[in-house]
Amino acid sequence: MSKLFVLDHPLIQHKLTYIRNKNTGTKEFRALVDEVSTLMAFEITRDMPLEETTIETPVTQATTKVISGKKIGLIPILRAGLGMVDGILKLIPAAKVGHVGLYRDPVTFTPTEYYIKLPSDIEERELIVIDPMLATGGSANDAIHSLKKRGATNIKLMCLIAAPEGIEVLQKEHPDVDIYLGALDEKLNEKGYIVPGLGDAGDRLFGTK
Ligand SMILES: O=P(O)(O)OC[C@H]1O[C@H](OP(=O)(O)OP(=O)(O)O)[C@H](O)[C@@H]1O
Ligand SMILES: O=c1cc[nH]c(=O)[nH]1
Ligand SMILES: [Mg+2]
Repeated sequence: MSKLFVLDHPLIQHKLTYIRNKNTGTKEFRALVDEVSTLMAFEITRDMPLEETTIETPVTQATTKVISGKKIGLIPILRAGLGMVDGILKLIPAAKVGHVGLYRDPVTFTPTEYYIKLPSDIEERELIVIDPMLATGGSANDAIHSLKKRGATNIKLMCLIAAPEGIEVLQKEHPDVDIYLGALDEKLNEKGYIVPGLGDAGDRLFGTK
């Protein structure tokens, strides 16, 4: 069974409240998603391996630590996942970025893949799939199947908000993929929106409504 982490750092929770608020406009929404993504990246990288190195400080020689060459790949699910990329790259600037384009049918909630472009060496990378919303789980499930089909073996999923329905699908289909959330909400409504959620993440990020 995969592990589920709800990142309950006060700054993440505080900023999520403003992200959820329907009166928060596009400019502020985008900035807040960016900030929360940076904070979540800080938490998600806690288990990165370190190795020792020897350097000269102005005072003496010292043996200190550096991250031991782990290769990261960020995989935003288009469109809304794009809003989280820059915030994560602030902390992991050398990460490569692959894109999976999926849209969800508004009636059946079935996802359709319309684009995929990945770094050539995904099998060697730790991949972080990013999407603000995990609702029915259909989109993240398909994206992760697509990555595995192309050789990915080491995958984490990072979402701002999830519904229990989506978590259940992901844990059943991908027990090897740990999930990192800003919040685990109550349920889905009849339109497949997360309750209380934040509405349509893509529309709010890009001002398309
Ligand atoms: O868990 P699910 O039920 O699959 O729903 C979640 C998906 O829905 C949204 O994308 P949407 O289809 O609205 O596309 P967009 O990002 O282009 O707006 C969201 O960004 C997720 O990708
Ligand atoms: O609540 C939801 C569910 C799916 N996609 C969104 O953008 N929001
Ligand atoms: Mg959308």
